[in-house]
Amino acid sequence: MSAPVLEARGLVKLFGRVVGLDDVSLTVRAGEVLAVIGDNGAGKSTLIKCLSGAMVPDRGTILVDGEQVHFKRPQDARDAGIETVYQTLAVAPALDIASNLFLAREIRRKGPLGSVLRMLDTREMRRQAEEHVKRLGITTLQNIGQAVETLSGGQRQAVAVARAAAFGGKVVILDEPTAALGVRESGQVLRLVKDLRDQGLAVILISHNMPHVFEVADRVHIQRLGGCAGVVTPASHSMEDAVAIMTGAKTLTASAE
Ligand SMILES: Nc1ncnc2c1ncn2[C@@H]1O[C@H](COP(=O)(O)OP(=O)(O)OP(=O)(O)O)[C@@H](O)[C@H]1O
Repeated sequence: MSAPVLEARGLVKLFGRVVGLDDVSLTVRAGEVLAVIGDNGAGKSTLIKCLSGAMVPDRGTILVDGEQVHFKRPQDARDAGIETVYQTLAVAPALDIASNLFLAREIRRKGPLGSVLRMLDTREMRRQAEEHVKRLGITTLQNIGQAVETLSGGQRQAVAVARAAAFGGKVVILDEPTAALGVRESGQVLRLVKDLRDQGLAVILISHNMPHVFEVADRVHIQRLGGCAGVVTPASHSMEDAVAIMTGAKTLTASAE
């Protein structure tokens, strides 16, 4: 088995007297989908905020490729190759797909007469965006020049995911990517999650949707009351087992860590 690309050891996060995370450890490898499930308030958001640099844990360590890191802000995690797609997709509606993929990373060329004002190289960005979308196998984005506000929910999700996977990312964290989508669009997003995995990315998928989790996850990390109640695989446990562990109706003896 390959070494984890991202690892958390003993993360603790307290909010006054409320325990957000209680000694939580997690590993995810390249070419693997790790789902994180748990009831409301179980600590899923707190966990991904710590992994994505949006929150600093009170205790515990985070390692990327075996090296300890200290994320103080989201950019630190991005610089380490960890991209997070939140439910509130950070897309610019008025811009087209290509511009969204290159948001804050625009390609510029020299202006006329060697002017210091460097112009956006729209043609090059569109070319690269098209190539990238094709490489990821996203068939739902046909016209790279289409404004994002005219896209469906599933297509927008695909743009946000493509952006996360675009710039040398090693780990993509997806927060409830199918929550607002219909059956067909959810299917397309789940297909994309599998494609990212098959291309060697490590994917962390936070979801309340058990059928979606069991369709794509290689392992399932179960959060309960701030702690980790265990890690199962779809091969070793049924959806009903996972829910029973999540709610405390059942306890797990051997973890698929
Ligand atoms: N900023 C905060 N201030 C105080 N308490 C917080 C804060 N953020 C989270 N908590 C608490 O920490 C615990 C874990 O919350 P968290 O949002 O991580 O859970 P979750 O599993 O993501 O829940 P949900 O599925 O409802 O989004 C909860 O008890 C929550 O009330």
